[in-house]
Amino acid sequence: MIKIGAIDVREDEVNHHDSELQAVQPFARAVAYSLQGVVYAFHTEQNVKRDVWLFTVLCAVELVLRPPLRDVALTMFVAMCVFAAELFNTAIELAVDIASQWQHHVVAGVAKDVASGAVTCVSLGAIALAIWLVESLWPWHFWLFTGHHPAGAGMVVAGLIVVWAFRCWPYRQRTVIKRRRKGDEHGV
Ligand SMILES: Nc1ncnc2c1ncn2[C@@H]1O[C@H](COP(=O)(O)OP(=O)(O)OP(=O)(O)O)[C@@H](O)[C@H]1O
Repeated sequence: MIKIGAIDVREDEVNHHDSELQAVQPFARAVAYSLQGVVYAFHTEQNVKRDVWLFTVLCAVELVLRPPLRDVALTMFVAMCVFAAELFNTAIELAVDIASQWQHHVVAGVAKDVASGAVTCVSLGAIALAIWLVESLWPWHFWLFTGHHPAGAGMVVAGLIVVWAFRCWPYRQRTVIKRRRKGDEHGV
């Protein structure tokens, strides 16, 4: 390991970090980089790991109650907005850590609080939508092992596969990023 700021980087990765993707076509390379970012967050962020389980519960409820495709698409969109907000929050936290050099700074703290406030706002919207969905399906019928609303069920299963693929994708930990934590007044 060598140290770059507060980031430990495996020595053999420093020179070869990007080489394996250089030969790939630019669009595919951009997609690969963005997927690397998603996999990083899904493996390192506790909040994202928790959201994966909440998403799984939502999918289970939808597979049992079988809302129509339109309602499933709406909930999938909002669920993806929550994941996107978490990813933005993670990116902002990392950028703030670099900008503040892992030192305590009042502006760094406010920036992180605002970023996590954005996640809270989207999450509140998602909770409102989930309540509306469950309420709109009353009286509940249990359609789990039936062909009721097959398109909606297919979309739920596709969403589950995508999210768990991000979560289970083999993660090569090239960098060990020591994150500053609340109450750590002296940096790392
Ligand atoms: N450099 C800093 N200077 C001052 N306060 C900071 C700094 N870094 C973090 N904080 C405070 O600690 C809180 C948590 O920051 P941290 O980077 O640990 O995020 P986290 O624990 O992953 O939180 P989140 O739930 O938002 O992802 C921030 O919201 C902020 O109030």
